[in-house]
Formats: sequence, structure tokens, C-alpha cells
Amino acid sequence: MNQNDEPIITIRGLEKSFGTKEVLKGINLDVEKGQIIGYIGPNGAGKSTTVKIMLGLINEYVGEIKIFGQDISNGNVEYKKKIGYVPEVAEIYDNLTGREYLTFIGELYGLDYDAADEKAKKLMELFNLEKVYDSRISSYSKGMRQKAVIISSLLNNPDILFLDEPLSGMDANSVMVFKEVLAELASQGKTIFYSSHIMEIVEKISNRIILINDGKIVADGSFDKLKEKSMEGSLEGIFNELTGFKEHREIAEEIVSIVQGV
Ligand SMILES: Nc1ncnc2c1ncn2[C@@H]1O[C@H](COP(=O)(O)OP(=O)(O)OP(=O)(O)O)[C@@H](O)[C@H]1O
Repeated sequence: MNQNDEPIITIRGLEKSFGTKEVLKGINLDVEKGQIIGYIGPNGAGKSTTVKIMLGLINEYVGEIKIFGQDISNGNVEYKKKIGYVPEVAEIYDNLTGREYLTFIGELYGLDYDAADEKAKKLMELFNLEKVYDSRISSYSKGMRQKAVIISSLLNNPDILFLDEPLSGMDANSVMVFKEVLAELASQGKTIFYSSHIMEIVEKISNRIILINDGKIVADGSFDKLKEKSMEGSLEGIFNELTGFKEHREIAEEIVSIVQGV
């Protein structure tokens, strides 16, 4: 196997506990260049934990992770230069303007100020944010902030993009643009690791879906392949089936009866 055929991410025997709580119980995964992975699972399943370990934000774990062929525990953080990350909750610098924030991030990635400014400005225009480029981020709406975070994750032209619920707050037009951007990036060989609870979108954009439950991978394949193995026609149905969740109606009825009982 030559170097170009090597998986871009390899995870072997990944285990992670917080105190006595075992969160990841042996994750094994090879991700190929150009894949859009939909990484899904119930609340608390360990999706963000897996991503944070890959980003080097959590250092203590059992198992081996290679990104771009390098073991990430070797102390060399160079690989991070080729990664983009949109966290579920972004701490962005409210008192900075869009321009200040994005050029700052661009410079952290090694771009010079003018290159970062030009790129950020063009991307802000394409996301309809040109008018607020010089306004403080504290004045942005939720969706506007989210777009600024997405732009910041793209400034370094990353080879792997980790997205944790990236569309929250974004309007339908922007979602449409962003979905196309992801498909286009993947077609150019970028790898996308996409975590979300919006099953309709995961179903549409991912060419490979990985479902974790109780710390283990319980499904891995294209949406069509998962459908073949299931009685369910939608990803939402497959998700319910594989996570053993059947009581939604009973739970809903109980909630309503408690609400009405006050
Ligand atoms: N720093 C931490 N300290 C202690 N427990 C943690 C920590 N981070 C995560 N956990 C626990 O690990 C489990 C997995 O959390 P994680 O955030 O990875 O889940 P998730 O699959 O991303 O969930 P969600 O869909 O709700 O975002 C949860 O039980 C959570 O409480």
C-alpha cells in the first residue's frame, strides 16, 4: 500500500473513561480521504469525546490514533495545521469584530494578515455577512456567529474538517449553500467528519454513516447499505431501531400527562 492509499484517519481499540464512567469501549475505524462521515449516536454516546481525542484536546485515552499516518500521541502537533474544527459550542471572542477574529485565526494558522483578511472577507460576502465584517461579534445573531465559526474553520484550507452540529441557527438558504460546499470539498479530496442530530441532513450529505451506541460502533456503511439491513426507510428510523428506542409515544404521553397534571 503506498502512502496515498493509507487511511487518512485510523483508530484502533480506542477506549476512554471519565472517572468510573466508560464512554468509549473499543472504537476501531479507518477513514479514507474524501469521505463524508456522518458520526451519529444518542446524547452522551461519546461523539464529541471521539472528536476531541482526535483533535488532541483530550490526551488521556487507551488505543492508537493515526492522522495523516502519524500517531497523534507522538507529541508532534503539526497535523493540526491541516485540520479545521467547528465545535458544538464555540467560544468566540465577542468583543472582536468579524475581521479581527478571522484575521487572528488566520494568522494562528500561519497565513499573513492580508491573505487572511482577503479570504475571510470573500467568505463573509458569500455567506451574506459583508455588512457586519467590521461589527463586533457580540452583535451577531446565533446563525451569523455560526457562519463566522465555519469560516474560521476553513481559512487554512484544511484536509480534514471536523464539524460538530455545524448548522445550528443557520437559515435554510445558508444550509443549502453549506451542504454544497461540503460535497464540493469532499469531491476535491477533503475528508469531513460530521456529527449531528439532524438525521435528514446526515442522511443526505454523508457517504458513510457511523452510529455509536453505548461506547461502540453499531452501524457503519452508506445510507443505502444501512437501509438494506433494516426494516426502516429513514435514518431516523434506523437510529431508533439500532439504539433500541421504541417508546417515544409512551414517553411523550407521560410527559404530556405530567404537564397537564399541574
Ligand atoms: N470532561 C468530562 N468529564 C466528565 N465526563 C465527561 C466529560 N466530557 C464528556 N463526559 C461524559 O462523557 C459522555 C459522552 O459525552 P460526549 O460529549 O462525547 O457525548 P456526545 O455523543 O457528543 O453527546 P451529545 O449528542 O449530547 O453532544 C457523557 O456521559 C458525558 O457526560
